[in-house]
Amino acid sequence: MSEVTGNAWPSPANTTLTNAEGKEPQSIQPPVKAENSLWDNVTSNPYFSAGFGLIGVGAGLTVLRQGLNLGTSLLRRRLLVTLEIPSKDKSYLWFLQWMSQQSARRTQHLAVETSYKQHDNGSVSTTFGLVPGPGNHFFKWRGVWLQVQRQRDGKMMDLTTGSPWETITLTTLSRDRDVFTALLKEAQQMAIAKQEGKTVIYTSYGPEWRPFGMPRKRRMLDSVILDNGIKERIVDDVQAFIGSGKWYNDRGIPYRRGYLLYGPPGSGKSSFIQSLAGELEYNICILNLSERGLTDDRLNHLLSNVPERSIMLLEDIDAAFAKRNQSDHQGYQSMLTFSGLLNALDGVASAEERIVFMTTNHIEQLDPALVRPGRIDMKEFLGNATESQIRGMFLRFYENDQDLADQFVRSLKNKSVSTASLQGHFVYFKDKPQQALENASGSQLFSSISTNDPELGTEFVETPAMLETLSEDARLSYDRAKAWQTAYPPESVPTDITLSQYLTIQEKGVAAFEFEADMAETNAFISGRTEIQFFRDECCVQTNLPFPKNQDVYYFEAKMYEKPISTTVAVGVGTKPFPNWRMPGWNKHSVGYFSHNGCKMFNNPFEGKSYGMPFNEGDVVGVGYRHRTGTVFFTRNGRKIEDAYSGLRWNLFPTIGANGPCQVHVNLGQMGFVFIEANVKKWGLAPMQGTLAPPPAYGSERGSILLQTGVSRNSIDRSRNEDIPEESPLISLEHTSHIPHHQPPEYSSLPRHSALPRRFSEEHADASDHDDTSNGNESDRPANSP
Ligand SMILES: Nc1ncnc2c1ncn2[C@@H]1O[C@H](COP(=O)(O)OP(=O)(O)OP(=O)(O)O)[C@@H](O)[C@H]1O
Repeated sequence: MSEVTGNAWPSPANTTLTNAEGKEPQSIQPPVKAENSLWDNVTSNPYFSAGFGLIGVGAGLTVLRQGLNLGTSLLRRRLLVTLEIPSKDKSYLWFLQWMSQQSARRTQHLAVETSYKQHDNGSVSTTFGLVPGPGNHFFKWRGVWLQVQRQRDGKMMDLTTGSPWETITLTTLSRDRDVFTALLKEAQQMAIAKQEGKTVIYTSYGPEWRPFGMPRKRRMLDSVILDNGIKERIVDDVQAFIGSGKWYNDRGIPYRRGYLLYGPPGSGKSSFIQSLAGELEYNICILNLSERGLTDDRLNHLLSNVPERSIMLLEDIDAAFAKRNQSDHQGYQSMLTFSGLLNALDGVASAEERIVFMTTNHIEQLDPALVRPGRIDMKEFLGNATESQIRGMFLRFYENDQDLADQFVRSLKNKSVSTASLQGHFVYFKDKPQQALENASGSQLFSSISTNDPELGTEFVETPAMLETLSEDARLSYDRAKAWQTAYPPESVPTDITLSQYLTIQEKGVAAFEFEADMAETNAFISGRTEIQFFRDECCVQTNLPFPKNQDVYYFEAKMYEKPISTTVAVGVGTKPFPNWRMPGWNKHSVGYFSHNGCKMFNNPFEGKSYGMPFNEGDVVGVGYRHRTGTVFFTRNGRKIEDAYSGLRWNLFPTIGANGPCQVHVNLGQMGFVFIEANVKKWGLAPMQGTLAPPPAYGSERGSILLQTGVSRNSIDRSRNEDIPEESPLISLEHTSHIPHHQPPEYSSLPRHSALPRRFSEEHADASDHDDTSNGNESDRPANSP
C-alpha cells in the first residue's frame, strides 16, 4: 500500500514504501544521478536556454509590432483621412488632368497621358501630359501635405475597355479633410474650363462614352449655309423640344426626338449638326453602327447612357444595314441587328431628353420602319448648292463682293455643285474673288458635278421642294419604291431573251408575250394574256418578255376599254425588276405617258413634262421603241407624238399602270394596229402566229398529227435527216408539211436554226423566201419582219 502524505505531490525523495509483513520499510532513495541528469541537464543546457531566450525575444518583438500597427492604424484613423478614386469614376480623369498640372514635376515616377488634337483644317497634333505613375507620391497643395497612391491591379481588368483596373488613393491629415472637396472641385472646374466654348466629341469605348480628343472649338451656326429655311426649321424644332420635358412626360410620350439629314456627300450634314451642338452648347456622341463588336445590348446601353446635354449622332446609317434586304436573319458587320437598333432607338424612357440625329447619302436604302415618325420625327434634305447657297458661300469667303457674287451665281446656273466643292474652290482662290469667278467652270469646282438631265439617263436627285409636292402617302410610296429599287436594282435579274424563250416565240408567235400579274401582290387581273383589269390603288403590270431587238422598231397599243375619268392610266415601258405598286415613269428606268394630264415622265414622279393630249375611255395609246437609239415614242389614236426619250438601252418591258378601277386591252401585235405605220412596217412584238400548227378543226382528224399513232424514233428516215438530234421530238417531219409557212423571226442574238432539224428549217427557209416575195398579207403577219 502506498501512502501519500500531504496534499503536495509526493516528492520522490519522501516516498515511503511498507511491505505486507510490516517489516521495516526500506526507504527508496531516488538515484542521485538520475535527478541531476534530467532537470539539471535541461536547465543547464546552454543551447536550450538560448532557444528560450530567442523565443522570448521573438514573442516580444511580435507583440511590439502588433502594438505598433495597432497604434499606427489608431493614429491613422484618428489623424489621417483617405479618399479613393476608382478609374471608373468620372472624376478620375479630371483628377489625373489636374495632377498633371500640379505635381508632375515634383515626382520621380511619371506616366504619360497622350492626347490628340484635331484642328479645324483636319490636321492632328499630339500633346503628352505627364502624370504621377503608379506608386506613392507626396505633394503639398494649399499648404496641406497630400499622399497620392496610384495602384494598378495587375490581375483585375476592366473587361469592357481592356484597361487595367486602377485606384487613386489620396491621404492627408484629418483636420485637412476639406481639402479633398476643394481639390476635386478645382479639378472639375479645370476640366469644364477646358471645354468651355467647345464641343466635346464622345465616342463609344466599350459600353461607355469617352471624350474623343480634345474638345473642339464651337462651330457657329452661320458658318453653315443651307438652303432657305432649313436651318431655322431644325433649330426651332430642337429648341422647342428641349424645353418641353414636362409636356412629354404628362402625355406619357418618350422624351426623345429623331432627325434625319439626307442628301449627297459634302452638302453640310455633319457640319450642320456640329454647329447646332455649338449653338445649343451641347456635346456630340458619335456612334458608328458598323463598329466591330457592337451588339444590341451595348447599343441599348450606350443610347440609354448618353452624357448630359449631348446630341446623339448616327452617321451614314444606311451603311450599317446595307445587307439587310438579303436576309432578315443575317448578321451584319457588327453584331448589331436591325431590330436591335429599332429597339434601342425606341429605348428606355429617360428623364433627360434624347436628341438623335442620323445622316445618310441614300435615304432610299433605309427601311421604312426606321424612318417612321417616333424614330425619325423630322427629315430634311440637304442637296447640292442652290443659288442662295452659292451666293451665301461666296459672300462668306469674299465679304462685300455682291456684284461678283451675283456673277458667280449666274455662271453656275443650272449646274449642280456640292457646297463642299464650293468651299474647296474658294479656299483654293483664297482672297482672289475675281479668279474664283473666272475659274467657275474649272475642273476643280466641277469635278463633282452631276448633270440632272433625265433625258441622258443620269441619276435623278430630288429636292425638298419636289418632295413637298407629294402627299404623305405618295411620299411613303416613293420612298418605299426607292428603297425597293436599291435592294432590287433595275436589270439586276437576267432579262435577255433565252434560247427557250426564243423558241417559244418562234412557235407561238406574239402569243408568247403576255402580261403578268401576281394576284396576291397586284391589284390587277389579266385575262386572255393582254386584257388587264385594274381594281384599286396604284399598281402596274408588265409583260413576261422584253421588246426583242431584231427589228428596228417594236410597237404595242393599249386601248382604254373602260376608264372612269377619276382613274389615271400610265402607258409606257420599264425594266425589271420594277416595284409593282408604282406607275411606269415614276421610278428608275421607266417611262410613262399619263392619261390625266398628257405628261410624260421618266425615272421620277416630280418632273412630268407636257407631252401629248390627255387620254380617256375609248382612246388608244401606242408605244414604240427603237432599240438602236434607245428611243421611246408614243402615239395617241393612231397619231404619232414626238419622240419622248432616247438613250434607253435596256431590256424594256411594255408596262401599264393605273391608280384605280379600269380595263385596258393591249395589242402586242395579235391584231391590226390603229397606228397605220406600225401595221405596214410590221412592228408588232412577234408574228400573229408562230410555227406551231393550230389545233385541227373538229371532224378533220384524218392526217392530223395529234391523232396519229406515234412514230418511233427508229422509223424516222435518218438517211434523209442525219442532223436530227437524238433528243428531238418524236414527231415525224413527214407530217409538218401542212404547218402554215411562217418565217420565224430572226432574233439576231441567237443562232437561227441550230436547234432545229435541218430539213425543217430548210423547208421554212423556202417558205419564207416565198413569203417575202409574194405574201403581202399583213393581217397574216403584221409584226415581225423589218
Ligand atoms: N452648306 C455648307 N455650308 C458651309 N460649309 C459646308 C457646307 N456643306 C459642306 N461644307 C463644308 O464641306 C466640308 C464637308 O462637309 P460635311 O462633312 O458637313 O458634309 P456631309 O454632308 O456631312 O458629307 P458626307 O455625307 O460625306 O458625310 C466641311 O468642311 C464643311 O465645312
